Amino acid sequence: MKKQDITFGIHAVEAVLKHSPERVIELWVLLGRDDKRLMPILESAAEYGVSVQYAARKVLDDKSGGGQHQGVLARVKAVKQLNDKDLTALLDKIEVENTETPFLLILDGVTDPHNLGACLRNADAAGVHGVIVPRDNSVGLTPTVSKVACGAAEVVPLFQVTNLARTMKSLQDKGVWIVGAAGEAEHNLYKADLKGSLAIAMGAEDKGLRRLTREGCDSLVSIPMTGSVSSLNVSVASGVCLFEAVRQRLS
Ligand SMILES: C[S@@+](CC[C@H](N)C(=O)[O-])C[C@H]1O[C@@H](n2cnc3c(N)ncnc32)[C@H](O)[C@@H]1O
Repeated sequence: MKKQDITFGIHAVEAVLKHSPERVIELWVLLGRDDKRLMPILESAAEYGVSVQYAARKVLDDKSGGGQHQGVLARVKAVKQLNDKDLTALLDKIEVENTETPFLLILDGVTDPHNLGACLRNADAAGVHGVIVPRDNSVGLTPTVSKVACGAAEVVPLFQVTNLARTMKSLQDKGVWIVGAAGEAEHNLYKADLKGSLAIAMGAEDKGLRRLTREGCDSLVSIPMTGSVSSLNVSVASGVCLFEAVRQRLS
């Protein structure tokens, strides 16, 4: 039998119904919940012939593992895990179509699902083509990630690669410039050129960029900070870096 997942939260469920309705097996809705925000979800479910079960809060709490389900939860077919080959195929497609410049986000070992979810949300908003993570020592696409990503997990490809340093090298061979974000870097993010084929690499919550990742970057930049904290949260820092790149690429 194909692997199944749970997706919960209004935006996450709405997104899976919108972008890949064929994945939705069944929907669970909180009994007695009469909310205008659920209407589009129920309408899509009816359109795609998805069965809807109404259940007490305890059932949804249990099914979501205590997550913030907002009264709606879907049992879905698991997405195919994307790997290096899929990343190469994406870059080849961008090259053939020749209408866009590659724009990628690398997360070097982010383990908190809230951070990955928020980074995917940033990535989608910034128009990133894909997010790359090492397969080991990183959080994958969990229900909490999808919930926090607010629908972005359904549309931004997440490439889980076996050897990040090797993947970075193959990106560089394809002309992608890799900029690593590191608080202690001398170069200021706002002075870096982020206009061409680009991957921005962010470090993990505790240790930052690993040595090999850091050494594999073409340049390292810092976001200038004036307060007393030593670093920003990785999702905040990724938002700052991505949107500086967006600003430059639009100007
Ligand atoms: C919580 S920080 C990691 C802090 C860690 N102690 C370290 O040594 O890097 C997570 C990631 O966010 C990014 N980051 C946070 N603050 C930054 C800053 N001021 N400039 C550039 N990147 C930053 C970096 O990529 C960093 O690896």
